[in-house]
Amino acid sequence: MSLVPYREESLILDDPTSQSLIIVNPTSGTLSYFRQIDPDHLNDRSRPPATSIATFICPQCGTEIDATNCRTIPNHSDHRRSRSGSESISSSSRINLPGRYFQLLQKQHQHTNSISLSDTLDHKETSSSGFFIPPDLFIPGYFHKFFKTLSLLGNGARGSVYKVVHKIGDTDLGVFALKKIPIGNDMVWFQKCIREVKALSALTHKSANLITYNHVWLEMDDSCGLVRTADGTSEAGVGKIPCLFILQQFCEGGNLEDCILRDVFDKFPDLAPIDERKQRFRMKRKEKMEHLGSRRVGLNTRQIISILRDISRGLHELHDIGLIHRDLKPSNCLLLQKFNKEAYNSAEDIEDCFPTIVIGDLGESQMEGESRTATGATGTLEFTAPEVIIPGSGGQKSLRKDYNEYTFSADLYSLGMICYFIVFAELPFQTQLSISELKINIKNFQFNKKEMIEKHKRLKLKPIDLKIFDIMESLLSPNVARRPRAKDVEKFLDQMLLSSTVDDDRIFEEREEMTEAPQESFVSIMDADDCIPISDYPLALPQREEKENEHSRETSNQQRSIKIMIPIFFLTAFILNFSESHTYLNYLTLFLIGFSIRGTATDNHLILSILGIIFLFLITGKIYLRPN
Ligand SMILES: Nc1ncnc2c1ncn2[C@@H]1O[C@H](COP(=O)(O)OP(=O)(O)OP(=O)(O)O)[C@@H](O)[C@H]1O
Repeated sequence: MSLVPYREESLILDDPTSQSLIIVNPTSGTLSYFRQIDPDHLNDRSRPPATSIATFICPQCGTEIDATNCRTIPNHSDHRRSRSGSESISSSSRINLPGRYFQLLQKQHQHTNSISLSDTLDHKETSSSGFFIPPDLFIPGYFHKFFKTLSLLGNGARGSVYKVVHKIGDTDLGVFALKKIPIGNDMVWFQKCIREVKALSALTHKSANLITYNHVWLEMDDSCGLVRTADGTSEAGVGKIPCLFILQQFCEGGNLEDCILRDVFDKFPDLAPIDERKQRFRMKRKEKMEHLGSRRVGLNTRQIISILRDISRGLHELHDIGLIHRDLKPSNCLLLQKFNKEAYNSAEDIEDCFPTIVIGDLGESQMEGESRTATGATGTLEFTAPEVIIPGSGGQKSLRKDYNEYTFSADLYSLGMICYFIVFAELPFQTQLSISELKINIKNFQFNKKEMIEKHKRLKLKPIDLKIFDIMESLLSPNVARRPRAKDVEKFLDQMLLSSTVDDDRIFEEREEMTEAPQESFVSIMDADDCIPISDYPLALPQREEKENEHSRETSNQQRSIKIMIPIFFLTAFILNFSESHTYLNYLTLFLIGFSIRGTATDNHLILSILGIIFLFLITGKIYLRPN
């Protein structure tokens, strides 16, 4: 038995023989009992080894003991953030609630409800309302008993997302995002909405780049979201209908679309909250004073790589379990921490240059090989791969199967479009197009790398590694077979990160100022001995690029030599024609000139040309200086 001081002046009594411990809190006079969990059940990578104190859980509700005295064991993302030092740890992980926690809470609540008279009345109300959903699937009062709404985070096509705090009595236990989807009496709609939860339940471990789902339940609630009166109080009783509640990890940094437009490119400054506008104004004034007024906007190379790598990791995990996301777009990519421009731009550590991104909203996802429903519904058009777009305006249904099934490659195309968006803060399509025009534009879209590099320079964005354009080109290829797999993109980006340094941005800037093929030296960096050869990746774009450069260099050299050689050739033929002596010198000259014309673009062929000209002079000298 050991005695260890714990937080708030409490003590831990540890008994290794019974694999249990008791926390004694003399101030509140409470005793809490924890039992050690079976090490075989530790399939969660984020958990510490079985000997750690964090492997003790409450046998009743499954809550883990707080191992680090107010802090839980940091997972991948917390770890990244703590090094940047910019934010405190995520609110939802303040208490490490295990997967079963909310289910146990729900069971407990249902049990209490069944013996509570008022709640029974509620229950009757539900069952008498004639909805198709069996009444025992509803958990009346669960939301209002255990959650408090803090704000509306956003509205999607299916429902609204709220920032909520989970509370028991007066104790706040963490902040979560809660998606509320009105179901009404529509069974098909219900089945569709529940897909999101089913999809994520296929994941057996906690993923660093996929949103974590905590709980899902059905409850009667207001159909029209959070309604507030002028004095800020909630308006009740707008008509209750069955709603699906999906509780998930709260992502403090919001979505990638807003972050890129608002925080990175300073677009729509008028929509920003007043405090933010004031701060921006102060920053701009400071920049002006420091003569930094013309500072370039956009993300730097490491930030772009960090974003793409997080998304491709998430995709890789989804694809590994056979799931196709189908609606990958910036507003479905969520930032675990707020993007603080100054702090992240100046981060020395590569891992700290952008907040961790998780992929959310699996509402459109499907299993690979599963037939898509032929309703014409796709994800968001601009991010949809051309091969899965159903022609037409989307209104009429065709009897003919004029669409392709979704594949993993369709998700990779969406990743390419996300890459385009984070680089340029816009999409390659005009904004005012009708649906059918947009579909045509998407089908005809061809990524032209050269034009995009020009565009990037013209917009005076922060210099970036030109390999980013190679990645975009292959991901946005209309040819499905040419698109790399998520795993390949992840590997390739890992490699790029390994070989990139903080100084790279300066190097790219200098290179951009030089007009001559700037990417060549980067290719040589990637080909260095300590790197994995690019040929190991299916995304071996730089090699192809190098070959193309070599080929064009060769062609232009040949053209130049032909231009020089043609007049010399005619001159030789003319002289030979009038020469009476057909010496070996004449023939040697012809041979050398001919050889240099058909020769490859090497320095040797220049030497041969010069030799040819010398011989030519010798012959002419021989002819004209010949004694009669
Ligand atoms: N877990 C979360 N944490 C923080 N904010 C979130 C979370 N989930 C969603 N949001 C915010 O709520 C918004 C709406 O999310 P939702 O998934 O319902 O719709 P969407 O993806 O924006 O649109 P659509 O439904 O058309 O695909 C998001 O854009 C995001 O800003």
